[in-house]
Amino acid sequence: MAQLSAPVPSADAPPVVEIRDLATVFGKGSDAFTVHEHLDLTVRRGEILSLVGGSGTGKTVLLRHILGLTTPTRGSVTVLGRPATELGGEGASSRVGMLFQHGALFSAFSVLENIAFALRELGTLPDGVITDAALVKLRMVGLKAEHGTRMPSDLSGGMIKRAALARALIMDPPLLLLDEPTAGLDPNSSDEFCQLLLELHAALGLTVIMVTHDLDSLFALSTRVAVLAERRVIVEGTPDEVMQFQHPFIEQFFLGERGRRARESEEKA
Ligand SMILES: Nc1ncnc2c1ncn2[C@@H]1O[C@H](COP(=O)(O)OP(=O)(O)OP(=O)(O)O)[C@@H](O)[C@H]1O
Repeated sequence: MAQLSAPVPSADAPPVVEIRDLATVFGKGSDAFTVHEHLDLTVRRGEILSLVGGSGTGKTVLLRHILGLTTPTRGSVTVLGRPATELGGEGASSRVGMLFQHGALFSAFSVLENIAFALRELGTLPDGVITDAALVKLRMVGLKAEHGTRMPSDLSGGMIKRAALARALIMDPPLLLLDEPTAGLDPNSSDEFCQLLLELHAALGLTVIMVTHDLDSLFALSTRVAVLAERRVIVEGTPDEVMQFQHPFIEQFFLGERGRRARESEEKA
């Protein structure tokens, strides 16, 4: 299979996500715990931005802010020019698709019912149209119609990720959030899933933000990397630019043995 790579969008592509002077504080008084402070980040149309950082640096909380599930203590998070908190409820999945770390499919629903879920929730479309739309998305992620009738427990890890991706894309959102997209996949399935993400990114003109600890997928997918440490984005740039930045987390993350292997396989591709 030909290895694609995502083209880096121009610096003046319109912003899809804008985060300004964000602060997130949990708890109150002597229990107050600051996760983000003076955090700024802009993600432009067509980017695949990898968000990396040590455990507990607030990557998942940041995704939840972008999804509009949580309200920042201070500062602003806008998605497509509107406050992210306005995304909540109806219509949210037509603007932002979310792929959760373990797929998070509903175990009592078939694969096709899972994919169709947000469309059915709208309550405005006939059953036949909903099923056809879900089948289109099923094929788009490389699954066959026969997989649609299966229950999630009957799928392999790679198939679950694909089904969850189809569900995230059912409303054709321009922005896709991925939480550890390749976690739990073997190296082959992980490579295939990255390839699929690159193809869909190009075909659908998606903007993608992903949280990852996996250097192989980071190098395979990212047009840009943002590093969270010390409660803010300490550096952002291409993977090569970020790797030059002096910081203990970056050294350990990129320059360890895993980093060396990921860079070597990227150079060979
Ligand atoms: N609702 C909440 N109430 C209180 N503290 C919270 C809440 N949500 C997250 N936190 C805390 O905020 C910090 C950041 O959590 P978050 O899950 O965003 O980290 P992360 O960077 O995604 O970490 P990991 O890489 O380990 O998944 C953690 O210390 C977590 O315990």
